Amino acid sequence: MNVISIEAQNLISGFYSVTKIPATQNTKNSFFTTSSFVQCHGWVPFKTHNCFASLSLKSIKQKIEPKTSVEKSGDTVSDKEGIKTTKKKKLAVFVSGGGSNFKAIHETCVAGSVHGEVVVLVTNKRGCGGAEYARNMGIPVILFPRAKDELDGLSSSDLVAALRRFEVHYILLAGYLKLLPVELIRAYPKSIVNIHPSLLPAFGGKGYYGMKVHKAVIASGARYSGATIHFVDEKYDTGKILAQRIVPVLPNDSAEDLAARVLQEEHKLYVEVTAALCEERIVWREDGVPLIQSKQNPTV
Ligand SMILES: Nc1nc2c(c(=O)[nH]1)N[C@@H](CN(C=O)c1ccc(C(=O)N[C@@H](CCC(=O)O)C(=O)O)cc1)CN2
Ligand SMILES: NCC(=O)N[C@@H]1O[C@H](COP(=O)([O-])[O-])[C@@H](O)[C@H]1O
Repeated sequence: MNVISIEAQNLISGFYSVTKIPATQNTKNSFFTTSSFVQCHGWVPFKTHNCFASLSLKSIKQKIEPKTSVEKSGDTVSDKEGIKTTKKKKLAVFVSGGGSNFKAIHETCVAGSVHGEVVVLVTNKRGCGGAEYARNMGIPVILFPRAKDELDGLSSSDLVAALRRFEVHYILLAGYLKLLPVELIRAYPKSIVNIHPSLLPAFGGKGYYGMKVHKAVIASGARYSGATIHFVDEKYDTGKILAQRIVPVLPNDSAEDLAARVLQEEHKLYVEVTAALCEERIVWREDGVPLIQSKQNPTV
């Protein structure tokens, strides 16, 4: 029986290899100029366990929507020798805090190991570390949502319009603490992911964010925790899980100790997932579960 091994290098959830996605490089950076439709008042708007599972080739093929290896015409550019390459995917990152996941993603995009470009940062906290970093990097910052007592910030429809204007392909939530509106979720189907600092579905949902998550994990006596990246739906943390990384919870861990251990894995996980998104290596199983195609071991 032919077997394709499902490899999850340092991940729990499934990588598997079917068809490789050729992909490389590059468009020039484009910077956003102020535009009348984005009124932002002075804002520039405008792992650790290898695990293997095996499914029969037949069952995988039946369950996986065939992935064409032909790039969509609009996604490719040709250099002067006529060599076709794929354009970088345009990314919007949403933060509310320090933005260490955002920085890890941005740095790997700039280094070229992730075939993407962060074209805009969205935050609800104008002074947060992530917004500061973005401004220092010349990345446009958008305030969303508009706070009740403030004039700054965009409405949901203006935000969708702004992201369209930036030609955003994927939205990456990285410590963003507000509920995304259904309007945005419907505008970007299967294109919005979030990172959560526990092994969902445990310790997720309303009220579970930041240190609150780690405190709850320790108080529960759980022996393992970790990071989860999932697709975003209309409720907090209930979208389809795409990838996870696991860490041990040690007997004398403080919430801060655990947070630091999980955060290290988050950075690796988010970079791996963003690379897979940008190389179009996400496929959807028949039952609606998303899988990451392994780059190392494509089917022959
Ligand atoms: N539509 C969605 N929006 C968001 C999701 C999601 O899955 N679907 N994920 C969150 C991120 N998140 C966990 O990963 C999360 C963020 C915030 C909360 C929460 O309880 N927030 C508080 C307000 C906190 C504050 O404003 O300081 C609340 O809503 O009362 C839970 C989970 C991002 N958006
Ligand atoms: N429920 C959402 C949530 O708790 N997200 C968490 O916020 C932190 C942001 O850190 P960062 O700003 O340094 O990337 C990360 O640990 C992320 O998992």
